[in-house]
Order: sequence, then C-alpha cells, then structure tokens
Amino acid sequence: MTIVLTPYWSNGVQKLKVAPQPPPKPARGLTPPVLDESIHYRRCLAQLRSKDKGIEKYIYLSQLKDADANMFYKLCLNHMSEITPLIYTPTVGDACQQYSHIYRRPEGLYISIKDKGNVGKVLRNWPKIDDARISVVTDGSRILGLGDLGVNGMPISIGKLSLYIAGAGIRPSATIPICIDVGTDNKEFLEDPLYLGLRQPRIPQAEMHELMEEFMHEMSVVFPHLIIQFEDFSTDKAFAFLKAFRDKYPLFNDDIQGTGAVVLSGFLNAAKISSAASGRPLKDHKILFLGAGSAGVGVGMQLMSFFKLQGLSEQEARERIYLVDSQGLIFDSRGPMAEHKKFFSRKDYNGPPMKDLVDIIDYVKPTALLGLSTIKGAFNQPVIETMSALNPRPIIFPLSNPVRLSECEFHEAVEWSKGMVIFASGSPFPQQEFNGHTLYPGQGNNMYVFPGIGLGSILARVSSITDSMIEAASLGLANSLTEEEHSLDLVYPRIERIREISAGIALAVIREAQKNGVDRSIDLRKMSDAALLSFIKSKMWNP
Ligand SMILES: NC(=O)C1=CN([C@@H]2O[C@H](COP(=O)(O)OP(=O)(O)OC[C@H]3O[C@@H](n4cnc5c(N)ncnc54)[C@H](OP(=O)(O)O)[C@@H]3O)[C@@H](O)[C@H]2O)C=CC1
Ligand SMILES: CC(=O)C(=O)O
Ligand SMILES: [Mg+2]
Repeated sequence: MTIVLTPYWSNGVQKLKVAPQPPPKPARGLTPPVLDESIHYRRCLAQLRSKDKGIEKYIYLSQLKDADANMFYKLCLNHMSEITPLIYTPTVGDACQQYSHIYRRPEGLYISIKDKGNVGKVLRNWPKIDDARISVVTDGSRILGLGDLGVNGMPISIGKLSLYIAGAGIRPSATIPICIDVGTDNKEFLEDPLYLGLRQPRIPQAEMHELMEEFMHEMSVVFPHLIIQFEDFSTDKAFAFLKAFRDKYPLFNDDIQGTGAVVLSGFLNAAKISSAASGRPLKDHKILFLGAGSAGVGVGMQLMSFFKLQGLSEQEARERIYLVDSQGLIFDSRGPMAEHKKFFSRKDYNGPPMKDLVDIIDYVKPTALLGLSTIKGAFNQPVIETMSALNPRPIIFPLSNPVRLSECEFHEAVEWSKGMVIFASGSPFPQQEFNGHTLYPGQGNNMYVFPGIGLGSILARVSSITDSMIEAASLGLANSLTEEEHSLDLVYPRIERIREISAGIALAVIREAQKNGVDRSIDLRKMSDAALLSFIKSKMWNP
C-alpha cells in the first residue's frame, strides 16, 4: 500500500510518499541485464563524487535516500567522515537556506499555525504511527548560526534524523522530522515567490506557547512511544519550552543539553592534555565563552560538572566560568539582562564595560576559550596569541556552525599557537601538517551524543530525560577514546566508530535512567552491562 499525504501548503497538488519503502522487485526485463548490488554501490559512490559542489552532493544524496534508502545508509555508514558534512553541517546549512529552491519532494511532517485546534488530526496523517520512536522538532527560528529560516529549517530535522539512523541504528520508519511553521521574520524569504512556508511574520509569543502546548499534548497521545528532540529554536523559546515540557514528556533540547554534553566530554580530555603541559591542577581551569545564547549558557551549565567532578562546590564551579555576549563581559552592574544570562553574570567585576576580547582574556586569564557566538573570525591572531602566551597548550573551541561562521579555522589556530592549540570546532576542518607532525582537529558537535541519548531513551522507554542521563552520555563519550586516539591528542573519538560509541552512550543513559527511576522497560534492569550492551547492539537497524 502506498500512503500519500497532502502537505498543508500544497493545495492538494503534491503527493507525499513518506517512509522509504523497499523497492519492489522489478519484473524480468525491466532492469538492465547486469545490476549487481556491489557494483551499483560503486556506481552510486562515483556519481556522488562526480559532483563538485556540496549542495549538488546533498541533492544527489537526498534523491538517493528516496529511491534506495538502503544504499543511502550503506554509503553513510561506510564513508562517515566524507558524507556527514554533506547531510549535516556545513552543507545542511546551505540546504536550509536554499530549501525552497532545491526542493524536490515532500519529506517529514509540517505543522502550521493554521492547524491550531486540529494538530492531533494532522499528526494522525503520519503513515507510520505505530513505528514512531523519535522526532526532531524545529520551528526554524535559529538554524545553526544562520538565524530565522522559517519552514526552510526542515532539512535540519531531516539531517539530524539521518544521523540517528546511521549513527545509532534507529529504524528509518521510526523517525519523524517535524517543522512547525508559524511564519518567519526573514524578509528575504517573505519576498521570495518560491518560499515554501507561510508568508507572514512569526506569531506572537503567547500564541506560540498555546500552539506548543497543544502540539506536545497531541504528540504524546498520537505517538505514545516517542522521544522528542527540540532543535534550533531561538534561545528564548529553547529555554522556555525545555522548562515547560521536560517533566511532562520524554524530551531534550539538543542545543542546550546535547551541546553541553558533547563539550563537557571534549573538555574533560582537553583539560587533561592542557594540565599535563602546564602543571596546573584540573580544578584551576578557567573557561571563557564568547556567546551567551542557548548553546553558550547550555554548555556553561554542563561544564559546571567538570569542576564539581574535581571537588569544587556549586559556587566555586560557577566562578570558573565567564560569559561574553555582544555587549562584552557579562556582569551584574552592567544593567538589565535576559534571564538565561543571570546565572553566570559576574558579581566580582564592577568596572566599566569590557568589550574587547583581548582585554577580557587579559583580565580573566582563561585556560580555555569557547566560541558559540556565530561571529566568524572573532578568534583572530591577537586573541589566539594572547591565549598562547597564558597557556603552553591553550584550549580553543570555535563551536559555531556552519564552517563559515566558525570563530576561527583550524589552520589559523595551529599557525598562531605555533602548533600548541588543543582544538575542537562545531563543523569539520581538515587535518594540518605542522613541523613534520600531523595535527587533528576535534569536532565538538552534538552529533556525537544525540544518537546515543535517543537510542538509550527509546530502549529504556523513559518517561523523562534527566540531567544526569545527559551527563552520563557525556562521560560515556569522554571515556570512549582508544589508546591510539589518546596518543594523537584527540579529544573526541573518530566519527567512523559512531555505532560503537552510540551503543556505549546508550548503555550509560539506560543505567542512569534506571537509577533515576524514569525507565519503563524494567526487564533491562536485571541485565549485566555486557548483556545490556549486546541487547543494545542487537536492536540497531542495519542497511
Ligand atoms: N557545536 C555544536 O554542537 C553546536 C553549535 N551551536 C552553534 O552555536 C551558535 C550560537 O547558537 P545559540 O546560542 O543558539 O545562538 P544565539 O543567537 O542565541 O547566541 C549567540 C550569542 O552570541 C552573542 N554574540 C553575537 N554577536 C557577538 C559579538 N560580536 N561578540 C560577542 N558575542 C556575540 C550573542 O549576544 P547577545 O546575547 O548580546 O545577542 C548571543 O549571546 C550557532 O552558530 C550554532 O550553530 C549550537 C548548538 C550546537
Ligand atoms: C550543531 C547544532 O545543533 C547547531 O549548530 O545548532
Ligand atoms: Mg542545533
């Protein structure tokens, strides 16, 4: 049976074939005489590599996923470091910006403000209701560092779910990419005749909250086994919706919690390398953030655990973290500020506003500089040289996405730190040669943890996702490096091992869910770790 859906914006003209169906076996004579699977694999790879531009490769892969999902995921799994940047950051950023122009066919589920009062009915149109286990939901209001992209944010939900499938073996039919269309304040899109979403400004906050209340309630009724990942909501909504719904439904916010977990993990490994060089105790690290949005504050909150693990109190941990926003260092006497900035606002600084990053580094004397600001080039030569003068092995993590918004590039950080930088970025950079050595950049991206968090949460059938489950995912990732990876000063494991890493993270997440009493698959409680790990692996879907 082919199930068709009509998206709300299509006037009934377009037909949506939602979940990938196995291709029907063609009758004899309807395919070329020699269509060998392994040769076809080579053909698909060659077709992909024949395209010059990332966006062309994205379109090719997207079509391949529709035509032959098995082949698409086979390619993803076997060529993880080549294909991840095409289906995810940085190329997915271009795909979102151009979505209304490169659009070929409907994919995912669109909920619009026009559906208010009827959301449950629209959700029930999803053809694989019983299969649904995980959904990535965005409203397109802050896609990567690219701002409000409205309904063009759909590829971010699709891309994240492709990584769930490739990276954690979630069944394709268990995933639902969702984009909530409540208008956009992107003037260019509103004037674009090809724009796929509602041609209206974003709705007022109160109406958005009402829609989200209805949406979340109906999601839990229609999809009772679903885990939800909130993605790329603008900072105010990201914090508000996490707070409003996290105790009622099994969900997490990837930008706040997923990013927090992945950066804590990389920082645990980076701090050890940095302290080995400086002799400074781990508890004496100091972290300076450029950027105080959902990601900056989320990571700051999670990095409190780093200091608490070293025996510091809550207050002492908080004092090790400094935040900078577009107005400079955040401190109490600066004046009124957004609620989410208050926790890390300094009480011990009362001087004039401090805006220049080099001045701030001179004042704070951080061991680590983390960028979640979307400001390309903010970590310039003077900034990195100042960090290098303070630290024999400075920790520099430019985490903004996509690549073109990164606070600095890997080759710059290597050159300006004379090869001493400990580096991780949000989007991937190529390795560098320096003084006869090969240096490897880390990729501090939540893609390392969300597949495992989702898989563990699905298998344990959790009723909610607790902070300590997120922390367990982070520690699981930090401890997953092999000796060879440590010997190369990597702070994250190689992405090619993502399935193994996700299984380990899922195990840690399930155990923590059990400790917190939020697991509903209670049979898993009596399994040994070894038995649980093989159970997790046995549940992974393979193309
Ligand atoms: N690596 C990863 O896994 C992840 C990376 N990210 C990336 O993090 C970035 C930020 O996301 P998010 O926090 O949600 O976005 P926001 O827009 O909410 O936050 C951006 C922050 O940067 C600050 N900022 C802007 N301009 C400057 C400037 N010139 N100098 C100093 N600070 C500045 C803003 O200041 P103000 O508050 O004053 O406006 C704000 O605090 C994005 O690029 C995103 O892609 C996000 C999630 C995961
Ligand atoms: C990686 C990610 O989630 C972001 O940049 O928003
Ligand atoms: Mg995100």
